[in-house]
Amino acid sequence: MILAGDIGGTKTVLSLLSKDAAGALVCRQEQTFSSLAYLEFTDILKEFIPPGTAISSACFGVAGPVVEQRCQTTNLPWLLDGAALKTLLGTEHVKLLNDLEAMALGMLHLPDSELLELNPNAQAQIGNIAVIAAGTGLGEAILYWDGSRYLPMATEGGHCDFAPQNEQQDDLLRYLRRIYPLHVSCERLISGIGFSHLYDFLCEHDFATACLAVPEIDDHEAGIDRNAVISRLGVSGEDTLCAEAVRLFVELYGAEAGNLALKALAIGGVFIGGGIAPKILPVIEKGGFLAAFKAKGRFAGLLDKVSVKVSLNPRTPLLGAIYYFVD
Ligand SMILES: Nc1ncnc2c1ncn2[C@@H]1O[C@H](COP(=O)(O)OP(=O)(O)OP(=O)(O)O)[C@@H](O)[C@H]1O
Repeated sequence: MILAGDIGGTKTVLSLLSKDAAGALVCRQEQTFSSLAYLEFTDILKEFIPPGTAISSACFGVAGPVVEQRCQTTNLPWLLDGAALKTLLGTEHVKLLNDLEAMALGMLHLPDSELLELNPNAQAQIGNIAVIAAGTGLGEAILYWDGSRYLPMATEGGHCDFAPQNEQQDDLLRYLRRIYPLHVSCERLISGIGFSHLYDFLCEHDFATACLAVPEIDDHEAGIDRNAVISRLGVSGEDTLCAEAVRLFVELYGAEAGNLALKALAIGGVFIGGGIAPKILPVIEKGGFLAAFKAKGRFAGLLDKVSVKVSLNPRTPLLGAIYYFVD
């Protein structure tokens, strides 16, 4: 059996697969766990794997920096240790990947029907690929083209400095410095919490039009997610302040995707992953994302030809983990 996992701050998905007589991979068992309900990752493994199952290889994409096959997860108290997992699972073939590294590998397995091209001027070019994903946090990775194949590279690029591009964003940076005096990273804006920060920033300048339907805070017990409320009211256009927050979110997301594309020289394309993009697709498709992506002065011409595709498959990181030992 092949074991694969996508380990996130909110949820963990595990999958057990084996090959059928024709050699095709078949999923035998798959389950989603609430990460926060477990003290340790190994508790989930023990619950998920049926007794007596022989594991031939295991690969996990995990939300946090993987250093020498160990990972202290960013938003959980879990420490994952590759050597300890080898002992527990009874196989030498265990690999910990950063979740965006796994997502990057998974992108290479998506059919065209699960990818939405945003750039009408995109040209097929061979070269590095950039992967960016806003969800609970902001993940960034690179697929390096070595001349014959793609090699995934994890980064912690989402934690780099936020750089404003116009006067409204200058004001936004000043606003965020009051909340995060030490460091304003891109992740504070381009992730779920970004919707709340953008909405609150706009309210401070235009309090008169604050939306009564936006709750003051999250209420997990009642299932109220403030970021999601702002985003939904903005995408539907029911509220003008929420709509401006979503427009601004999309502009910032596009600008950071362009930054990553330049840093990686990603002429092979940019993939947009994560749970947020599919939820705000109507606003992304209006063109603000692409305009901000390309607005890089003398390098606008280079980015004009770069393919920018949104992944519509939420299992993309799991696919990367599944195929790690198969490819
Ligand atoms: N409709 C929505 N629009 C925008 N953001 C939303 C919406 N619904 C939820 N969110 C926000 O998206 C974030 C979760 O994103 P996503 O579903 O991609 O999780 P994730 O990062 O993959 O989770 P994990 O950390 O478990 O892997 C939360 O911050 C949440 O507030």
